[in-house]
Amino acid sequence: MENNTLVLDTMAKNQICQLIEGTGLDVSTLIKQIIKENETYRNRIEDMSKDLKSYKERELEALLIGDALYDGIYVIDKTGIITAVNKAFIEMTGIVESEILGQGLEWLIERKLVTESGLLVLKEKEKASSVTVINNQKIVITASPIFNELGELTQVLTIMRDVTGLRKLQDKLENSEKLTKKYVDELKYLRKRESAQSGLIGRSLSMSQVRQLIYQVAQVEVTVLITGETGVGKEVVANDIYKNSLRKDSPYIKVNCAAIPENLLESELFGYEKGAFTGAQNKDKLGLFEIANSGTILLDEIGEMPFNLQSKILRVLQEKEITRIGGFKPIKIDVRVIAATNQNLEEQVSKGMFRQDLYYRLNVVPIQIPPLRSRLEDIPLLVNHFLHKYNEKYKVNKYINNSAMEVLQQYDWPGNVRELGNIIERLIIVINEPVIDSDHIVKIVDNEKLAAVCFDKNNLTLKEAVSILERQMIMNALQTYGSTHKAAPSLGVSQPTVLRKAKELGIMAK
Ligand SMILES: Nc1ncnc2c1ncn2[C@@H]1O[C@H](COP(=O)(O)OP(=O)(O)OP(=O)(O)O)[C@@H](O)[C@H]1O
Repeated sequence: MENNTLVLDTMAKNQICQLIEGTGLDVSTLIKQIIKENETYRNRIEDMSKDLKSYKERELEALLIGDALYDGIYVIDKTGIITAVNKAFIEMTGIVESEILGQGLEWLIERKLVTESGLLVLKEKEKASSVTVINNQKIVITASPIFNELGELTQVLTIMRDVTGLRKLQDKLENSEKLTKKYVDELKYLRKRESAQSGLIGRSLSMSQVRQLIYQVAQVEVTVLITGETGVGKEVVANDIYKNSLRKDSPYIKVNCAAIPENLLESELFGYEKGAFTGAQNKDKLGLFEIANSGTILLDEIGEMPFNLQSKILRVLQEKEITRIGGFKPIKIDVRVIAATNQNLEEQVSKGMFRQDLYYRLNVVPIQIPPLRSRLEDIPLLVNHFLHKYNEKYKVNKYINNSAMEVLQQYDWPGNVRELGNIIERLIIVINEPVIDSDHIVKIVDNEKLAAVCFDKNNLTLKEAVSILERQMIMNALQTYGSTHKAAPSLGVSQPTVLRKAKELGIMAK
């Protein structure tokens, strides 16, 4: 049917003639009636399909514009009129919903609240994205066309995502990645530089033997016990073993067992499970053995290890495993142990203060470093090494004459190489002449002259005089008693005080 004209074929015409025969109606009335009914029927179908379509659209809007979403969403119809917005959109733009619905999209574009993506989609019928800034927030806008079943564009759905937080996170991540890379590079550089040079200076026979031993033990995964008086260079030897070992690119953790309070030492070494004891943090803590895993650990001042922890160290050496405080699960550990002490461990064993089994386990390869007074031929080399170091540090250019060198070789060096280093540093700071001679040395190192020097106010401040005296007393006590724990009562102060002062005064390593 076109233009209200019904076109009938011959068969239809014959059927109609048969139907109206005997009804008394004329053909034209009947046809008009059929056309009318047909039109009513068609209108009803159109209404129904409109209902169906708008129901579908509403359902779509309801689905997509969930107010629970964090993304802002708005919908325009095919003429560009805004038909729906969600809560996040209102929060993002700050506009009242009633004000916005029914407006054309241009209304929002003029207020710079959206980009032209929506209009572009109406025109191109393809998805479009853009980025804008609304109220200082960076927003990514994505507009998508929605088509009906006939392929006609009916709406445009636009999603606005605030990426400011995301951007900030990304910036943070990029910065911390850059920082990590910088640290890794620095670490590599430092390791390379360190490994390039041996720290051990000395060409005496005894030091040549020590050096040879270092290279031999470095290559094999054996436990090493380094012994010798304070300041002889035990840590330098341990460093050289590490630098020349197969583990030179793995962690190297140094623990000064005397410097960590007894009640903290266990958790520092073995870590703990969260809530293991009052005061434990609310998360697991890795112990130094776990941190050193796959690498090397230096247990310096092992003679100060409390007796109850000695069995746990033995377990690391024998079973190669640890258990965190408060934990039940043993953790496998692959760590090379180097131990160092200035105590006579054999004597400690005989006194029942050090476990014999641990002593044997540690003492697989002993390296004994002789005191400086027994290798005086090393002194000139060491003096030149320290002169170079401190001249550079203090940006001066001083040197030592022969008579000064002779005096240095006559002194008995109770504090060994550390003391020698400290004295050269002091000479460089205190002596205001380019050449350091024997008088200068005597003034600083001679015990008998110490009191006189202390009272000579033109030369030293009270503070300097006190520290010289403190230094001498602490050094004597350490030499006599062997450990800070034992030296403390003889000096009438606590062990932590002896340790702190010994470090401040350069008697012990910091
Ligand atoms: N042979 C050496 N060559 C160069 N420097 C040395 C040598 N021996 C010791 N030193 C220096 O002397 C100082 C003390 O050395 P180190 O800390 O290794 O001694 P230590 O025996 O471990 O002392 P402590 O028992 O007090 O821990 C450090 O500054 C170290 O660099």
